[in-house]
Order: sequence, then structure tokens, then C-alpha cells
Amino acid sequence: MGNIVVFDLDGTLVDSMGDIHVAVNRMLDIERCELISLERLTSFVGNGLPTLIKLVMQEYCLPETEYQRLHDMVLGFYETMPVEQSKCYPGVLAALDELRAQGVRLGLCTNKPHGAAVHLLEALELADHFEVILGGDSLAERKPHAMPLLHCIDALGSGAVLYVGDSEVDAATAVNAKVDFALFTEGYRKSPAKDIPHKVLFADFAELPEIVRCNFEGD
Ligand SMILES: O=C(O)COP(=O)(O)O
Ligand SMILES: [Mg+2]
Repeated sequence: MGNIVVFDLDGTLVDSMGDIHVAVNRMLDIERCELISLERLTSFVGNGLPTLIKLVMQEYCLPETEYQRLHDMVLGFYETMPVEQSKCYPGVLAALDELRAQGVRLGLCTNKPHGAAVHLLEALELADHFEVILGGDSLAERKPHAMPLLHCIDALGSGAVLYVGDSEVDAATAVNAKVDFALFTEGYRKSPAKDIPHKVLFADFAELPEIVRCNFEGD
């Protein structure tokens, strides 16, 4: 029996909006729409690419019949573009190394499409840290449904579990899966941290190994 930590990706390990913004704006440019601001697009992230595309389409009154074509265009750009603007939050790599050195088993559960998640994780040399990587399109359900998080945990074995994420969707996922939640406050949440259910919160990844140790000791 070991300890398990599962991470969200966008807004938690990686500040990834810059490249998502480029991919969406390439599509909008082709469709002869005005470009969207980074801030507005960031407010659409969290429930996966299909939802993000639908919200962008609503914003520009684009017909629903165009959904699949526009979705596939953005995904095609995003999965093949070099990762240029996306950056790990400070201290992420050191924290992952330290957790692994403590014998903690690591998984990743994101709403980002699996192929795009792996593309990003490999570019930032993060992929090898995780024994399991689940994307928003990996299973029949996506977060906030408990299914992907529980599936990830099952694949990692048994033990005490902490889920680490940045958003309301992640907090709801943890509640649905009955798993302890650590809220990273510097990502893409929309509400005040105090209004998002969490067991613990942190703003600096240097704090995470100690948080994990204390959380698991308390179990
Ligand atoms: O793709 C999204 O909308 C969010 O991705 P995340 O689950 O890694 O935050
Ligand atoms: Mg996130």
C-alpha cells in the first residue's frame, strides 16, 4: 500500500492558456471572426475542449452545425503546434521529483484531450513522472464526474489519495470521488478560493511535498 497523488494539468502543473489562445485565434482568423482575448478565453477553460469550443462559438454566434469542423480544426492546430508559451508553474518539477523520491505514486487526470495532454507533457519533460495519464476523452465521462479520477486511482493501486487541482471542476470531481482535494490557488479558478471546497490550499509548489506528507500522516 502506497500513497497516491493525482494532478490536474491546465492551471495546475502548467500555465497553458497562451498556446490554447494561439490555436483558437488561428481558427477564428480563418473563420474571419475577431480574435478573442486571453482573459475571455481563460474564463471558458475547465470543462474540456468541446465545452471551450461551444462557448467560443456562442460568443461569435457561429452555427452549431459547424461545431465538429471547428473543434477538429482547433485540436489539429493545438496538437501539432510546437509548445511555445506553456510553462510549468515554478517549483513543479522539483515537487514531482521529491514526491517520487518519497515513494508517492503519481497520476494525471485532466479534461484536456489525451493526445494534446501527452503532447504538452512530453514537450515540458513531465510525461515520465506519471504512471497513468487520463484525458477528457479517455473514458465515457469527464470531470466533474468521478469516473476518470477513480479510474486513475484504481490504476495506481491502493493507498491514501490526494487530488491536486486549480478549479471548481476539480473540487467537484474530488467531492464526487470522495477524495481529499488540494487547491492550487494560482491557476484558472473563477471564484474566491474560500468558496471552493478543499482540504488544503497552496500557492507555491515548494510547499506541496510537505502538504502531502502531513495529509498522509493524518490518515
Ligand atoms: O481542458 C480543460 O478545459 C481543462 O483542463 P484541466 O482539466 O487540465 O484543467
Ligand atoms: Mg485545471
